[in-house]
Amino acid sequence: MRTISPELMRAIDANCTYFGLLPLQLMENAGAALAREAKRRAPGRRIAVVAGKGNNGGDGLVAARHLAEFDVTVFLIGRSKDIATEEARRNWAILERLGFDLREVRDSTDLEPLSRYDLILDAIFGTGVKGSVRGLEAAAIDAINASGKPVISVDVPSGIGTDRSVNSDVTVTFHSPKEGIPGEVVVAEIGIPPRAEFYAGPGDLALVTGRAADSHKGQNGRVLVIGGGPYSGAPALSAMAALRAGADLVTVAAPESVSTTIAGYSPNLIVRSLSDDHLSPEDLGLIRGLLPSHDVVVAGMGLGRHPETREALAKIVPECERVVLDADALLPGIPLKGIITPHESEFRRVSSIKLPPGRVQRETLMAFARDMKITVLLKGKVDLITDGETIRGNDTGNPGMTVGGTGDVLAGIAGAFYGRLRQLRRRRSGLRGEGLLPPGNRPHREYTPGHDAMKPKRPLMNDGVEQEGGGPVREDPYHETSRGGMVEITDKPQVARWAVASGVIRLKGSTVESIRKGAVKKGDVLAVARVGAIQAVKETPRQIPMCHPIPITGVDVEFVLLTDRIRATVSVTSFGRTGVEMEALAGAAAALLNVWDMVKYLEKDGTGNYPSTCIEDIRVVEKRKEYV
Ligand SMILES: NC(=O)C1=CN([C@@H]2O[C@H](COP(=O)(O)OP(=O)(O)OC[C@H]3O[C@@H](n4cnc5c(N)ncnc54)[C@H](OP(=O)(O)O)[C@@H]3O)[C@@H](O)[C@H]2O)[C@@H](O)CC1
Ligand SMILES: [K+]
Repeated sequence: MRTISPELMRAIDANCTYFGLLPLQLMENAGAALAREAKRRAPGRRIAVVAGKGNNGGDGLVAARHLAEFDVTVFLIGRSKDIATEEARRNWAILERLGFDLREVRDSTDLEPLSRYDLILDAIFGTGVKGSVRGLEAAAIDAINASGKPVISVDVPSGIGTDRSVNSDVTVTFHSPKEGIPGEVVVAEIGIPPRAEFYAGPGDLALVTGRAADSHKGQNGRVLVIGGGPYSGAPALSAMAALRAGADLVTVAAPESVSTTIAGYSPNLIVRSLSDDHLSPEDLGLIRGLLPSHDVVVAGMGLGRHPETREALAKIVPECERVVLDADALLPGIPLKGIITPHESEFRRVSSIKLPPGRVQRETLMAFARDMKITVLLKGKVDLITDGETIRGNDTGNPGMTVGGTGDVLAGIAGAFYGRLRQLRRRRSGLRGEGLLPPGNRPHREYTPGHDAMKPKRPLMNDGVEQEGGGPVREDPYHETSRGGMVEITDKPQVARWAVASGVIRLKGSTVESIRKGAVKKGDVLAVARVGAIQAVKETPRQIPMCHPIPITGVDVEFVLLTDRIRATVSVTSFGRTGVEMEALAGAAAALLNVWDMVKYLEKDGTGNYPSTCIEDIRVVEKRKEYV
């Protein structure tokens, strides 16, 4: 399952605010979803909500309100006057007015009653936890773990990633699964619009612009701009943009003819003169000397297309640890690396791919980035940014941005942000996935016959009737039930669904060339493969017995031809009760099998075998429930 980091989640949250969606609205949805899950699983009438003073606690307070038919007690860790957020304060005040049983925990003895409840909702903290857990919060975690009662954690088990965390039975996490949550995870939608996640917004900007108070010179990135020759404005704009975007040091390596002009833009720029009126292999010594003292190189702006410039770039680029390639660095013969910032025709120049319109464009771009192991920032009316795994858009441009120089500015900004990543990563590493499970943490409890905490239950205990023998019945009406192996989906809502799958067939370079030229004996390889894929999508339930027959409303098949392989990407749309990823996978596999079938005679060796042909990397690229 794809997970999301806490900081990215906060960025999405901030993007929601940008669209006018209030945190209070999201909190209401979160608390309601949590309460639904608690009702499904409630092993008895008494529910304790252990709430911290942040928004995670706020989610718990909303849930308490939605669980009014139970005996709910809220244990607030600390004093209500110290509740940290407006949203959580408001929900506390509502519960007060409604006469809920609210208790302020002042010392650890106030937590002793926890073992008397049938279910504990752990809302001490979520993604906002920092450092090692201190004070009453630590005592609350210990008390929950010692209670022996079933625990549902809100968003994440409180304290995860620190030295002390709640051992929960189930975590109801919001929007996307967070990194490193052990055990059962239920993902609840809370109304975050796909736009807030797809389009870069203020939350994303905050991720790359924060400066540590204790950072010193150079820690916020050192950028080397290699540009200029026929033009001086382009590298100067990139360099100035890198400074404005927060880089600590910006050096420009430019031909002598323009270096004085560039230096005149700002006293903050360090300018080094190249040997001639253009970048050439003679400058390699100078550039190599500058590389170790810079975090990132931004190259290409105004360099011109002198063959010697290309030759020099072809040698420099592989030696750069991080590089942003723009404009004249995007030419055949210069390797692609790091981040490239082409517009559509530059993209075609370096990839030989004419980007198709619509959604398939995104898939093609992602496949290219993945295959080349680079990040592509495609400039356009809506900029698209992908590293092959994720794709994001930026629609904040306007027609005024078609003037010269905006691309140079963008390359400089990209360089500044790229150069700062290492420091940002270090600062955030305490929260990141790998570290989320502290050593020595008690392992997650499994459902075992002897442990009755959160085992599957029979229907809700809303009526307060004790279950036979005081224990739960091993049956869960809320689990998807299976009949003959096929999942019952009758009660699932009908929504628009979309899935994209892709895969690669590795071929000889000469075979790809024959396909490209339309010179394969059996006929048009890609046309046949496309029809084969469409047919396979429609026939999926016949091939995969447990798949439901569902109405397919659209199939798109796209091929990207690289020198020694072809990537097929299949997008499938439907309107129904279950997803279409198996259909997309079947389509991608069929497309590749058809390619293989069409070119067998070109791929076989003298013994009739296929020593190098290989189908690989078939996977679901993306799956959504609703269109953006
Ligand atoms: N993202 C979304 O879209 C949505 C997010 N939502 C929810 O918000 C949650 C994030 O909320 P959040 O940012 O307020 O942080 P949260 O986890 O409550 O923790 C802050 C509190 O913990 C305290 N504290 C921190 N470290 C501590 C320590 N080591 N030891 C002791 N105390 C410590 C800290 O105290 P302070 O450091 O300020 O003194 C503060 O009181 C998220 O997980 C989700 O549940 C939903 O409402 C809906 C939409
Ligand atoms: K929690």
